[in-house]
Amino acid sequence: MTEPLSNGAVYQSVPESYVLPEHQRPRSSPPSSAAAIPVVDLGGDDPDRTAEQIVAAGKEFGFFQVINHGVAEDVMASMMSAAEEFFRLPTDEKMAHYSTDSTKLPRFHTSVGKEQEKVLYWRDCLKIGCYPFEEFRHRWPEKPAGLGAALEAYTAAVRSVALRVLRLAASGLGLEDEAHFEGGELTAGPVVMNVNHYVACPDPSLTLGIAPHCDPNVVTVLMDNGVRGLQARRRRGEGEGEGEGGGWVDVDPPPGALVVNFGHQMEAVTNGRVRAGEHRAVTSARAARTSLAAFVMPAMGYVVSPAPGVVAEGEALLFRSYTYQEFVSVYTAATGDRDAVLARFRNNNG
Ligand SMILES: O=C(O)CCC(=O)C(=O)O
Ligand SMILES: [Fe+2]
Repeated sequence: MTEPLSNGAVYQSVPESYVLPEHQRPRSSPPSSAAAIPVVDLGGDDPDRTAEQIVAAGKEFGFFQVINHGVAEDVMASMMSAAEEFFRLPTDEKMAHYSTDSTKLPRFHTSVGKEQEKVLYWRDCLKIGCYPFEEFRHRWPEKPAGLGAALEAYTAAVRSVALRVLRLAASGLGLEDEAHFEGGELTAGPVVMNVNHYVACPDPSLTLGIAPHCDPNVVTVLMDNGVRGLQARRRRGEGEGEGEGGGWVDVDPPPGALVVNFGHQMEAVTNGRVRAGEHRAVTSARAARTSLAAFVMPAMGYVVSPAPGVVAEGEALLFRSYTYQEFVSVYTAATGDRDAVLARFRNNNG
């Protein structure tokens, strides 16, 4: 059992177990200011243009921010206060939900939450099964008091944002069936939410809140409390050398915006036309950061393969087909490392 960081302690220095080896520290690959994460206006009156912007952002980053998304300000604010309040609860009340079983919901853990981690990440996390409400509601933490109501309103709202984005993406990619991503089995799984909390860190150069990863699911909608920490990786351009990933870019959403990123399944069903957004979280010396990542995913038995009409004649398939269950098992074992995960699903096209 690893003690959570949010135990009331004020850290004067970074405990040894959180100090990353030099090559994994954030400064070994600092963010560049050359690029910015696109902002997409979901309230615009030209859906074709919005769809184009979503696909363009999906190609370059797998990430974008949305404004005029229709999620009410008070729904976002109540969700954020309930989340922040959870981490202020006495340690034993949070630890009542503690588990190292990655399939348990809800589940409170710190770092990645595996047993015997060698180096710890600077994060506490409450993972909650949210939707369908009938399935999960009775298991939600009873404290803080407003959590359940906040979760219901917020989850319903961000789920519909995610589905709208998927419909626009299908249209932007020119799919015949614009409902293929959003209407069918690809999004028929539960909505699960990571409520992440990164207490202020005395030396952010030594730690990371979350290691670089792509989310395993289809699409993720994220909100944070305004403290900077999320960084997205640009797709490496032509002639930029070896490897897949380009530079890191700060994701610093304007007030009221939501951050959207595609997960591995979106990369698979579009045969790589859009990219899963690789990201990490750095820590802050200034203040505690809270972020909520809502994951929209397929049902576990869903067989993932390219959407009808996506693949051109003669085009090689990047990935073999697989069930989402298999993907999640591999992903969990590899702790989300993009290359290690994809090595198990890539076709050898020579
Ligand atoms: O805290 C963040 O902004 C990132 C969270 C994240 O990547 C996750 O929960 O998967
Ligand atoms: Fe993530």
